[in-house]
Amino acid sequence: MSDLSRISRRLPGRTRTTSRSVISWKCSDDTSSGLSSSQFHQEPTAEAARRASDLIDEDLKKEALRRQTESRKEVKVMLLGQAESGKSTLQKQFQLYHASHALEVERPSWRIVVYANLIKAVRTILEELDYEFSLSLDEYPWASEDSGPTDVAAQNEVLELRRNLLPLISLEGSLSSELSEGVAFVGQRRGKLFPPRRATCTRASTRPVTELRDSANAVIATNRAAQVLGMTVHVIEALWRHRSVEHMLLARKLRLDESGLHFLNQVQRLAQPDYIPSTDDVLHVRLQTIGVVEHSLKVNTVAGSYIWKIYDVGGTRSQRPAWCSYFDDVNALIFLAPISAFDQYLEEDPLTNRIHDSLQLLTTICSNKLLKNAQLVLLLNKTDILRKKLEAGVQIRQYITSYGNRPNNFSTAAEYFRTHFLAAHQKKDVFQRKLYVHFTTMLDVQATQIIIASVGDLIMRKHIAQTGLLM
Ligand SMILES: Nc1nc2c(ncn2[C@@H]2O[C@H](COP(=O)(O)OP(=O)(O)OP(=O)(O)O)[C@@H](O)[C@H]2O)c(=O)[nH]1
Ligand SMILES: [Mg+2]
Repeated sequence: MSDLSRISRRLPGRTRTTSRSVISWKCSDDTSSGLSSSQFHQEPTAEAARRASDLIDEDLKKEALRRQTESRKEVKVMLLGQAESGKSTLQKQFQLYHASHALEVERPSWRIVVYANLIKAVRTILEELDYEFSLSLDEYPWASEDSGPTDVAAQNEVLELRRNLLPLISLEGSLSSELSEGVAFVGQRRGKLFPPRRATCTRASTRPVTELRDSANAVIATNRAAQVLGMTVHVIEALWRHRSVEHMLLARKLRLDESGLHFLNQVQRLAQPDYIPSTDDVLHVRLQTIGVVEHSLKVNTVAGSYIWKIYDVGGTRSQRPAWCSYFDDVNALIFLAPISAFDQYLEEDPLTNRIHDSLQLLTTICSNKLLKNAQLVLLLNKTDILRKKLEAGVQIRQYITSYGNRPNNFSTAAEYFRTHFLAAHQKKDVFQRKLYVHFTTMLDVQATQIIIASVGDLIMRKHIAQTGLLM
């Protein structure tokens, strides 16, 4: 509703045009007898109308001032980047830094996501083993070794493990369905869930967040999963330690995501009847964001209290067109690029290398005119995984030929990626903005909190410089 319409509802029939229409009515009535009876009643009416008009003007001024103060108190920050780049994990780190009590309160409700991530990892292992055992000997690269199609004992052992794990695997559907209300998208608990929109740049209406993880059905599904997990934990451990799985992990034929690896390694703890996810667990969970989710945080600074609106977006290609509806009044944009992903391809486009996609995305964002006033921060994320991959001997040049004969070590690789991302920014940033760059491991709380403080300080300083200190 516009300001005018709101005020006109408070003072029925007295909009800004009221006084003018009364005056013209007086003039026309006056023509008949010089002093008409209507003139007698007219003057108080005209006076009242003038006062009403003044009141309206005053209201409008107050409203404009209120809005101005409000917008000075509000800082809008968007987290952008491809899927799985770590945006939601960064949002949790912001929450941990500025509102740790809120994270504390929601901790138990993350159980359902932890169980869903664990079960998905178990199912993935079984599917990959199935595929491995189904290969003919010609296709099998390590035919002389144990644990492949030739290892009948291993196959029988896995068959037995699978049979015992069926009750657990069968729960995955109900957990996912509770997390997504039976449809293909999931929102976060805090803040608002904006349903995915078509590729337009107009603002759509919002709907309140669905407290999916706390619903009665979600609690039932969670408790059931906890019960079955308690009964099958030893089977999961036997599968996770099985020689066939070890072989596949070593040969990089089995790739589990971060959450899967973390929860499989901690399965005994997860299976305790009184299990509550730790902060580390909450940071490790993988829950895809769909649409744009707004989170509000109160940030206290020496210059006063500010409300930070953090927009966490879904990063898959099909969701990116919806981002631009939020661009026009954004104060800062934090772009996350997972530099460990040099050997990975987009799930939605298996021909596009993920580093290449991140570079293209940054270029597109830098050249967007709607963002010309936004500060840019680039987080080169997942450095821990990059380090592990390089230590395991994965060669960057195999996936990015331009890497050439540079040493395949962390410092060279990190600098190589930094240079390329800086070049992508410089090439397209017609607004000549400074790009602040940090290397991050979003699961490292201590290191990330330092970066959050420094980035926060930077954003606040620019915001205050633009809007002035709060009175
Ligand atoms: N090892 C490691 N894992 C990370 C790091 N940052 C994020 N992750 C994990 O990567 C997974 C994906 O992170 P998210 O924060 O959900 O990714 P996102 O960018 O929000 O993804 P979408 O919502 O699909 O766009 C989660 O399991 C995180 O725990 C990191 O620096 N190191
Ligand atoms: Mg996300």
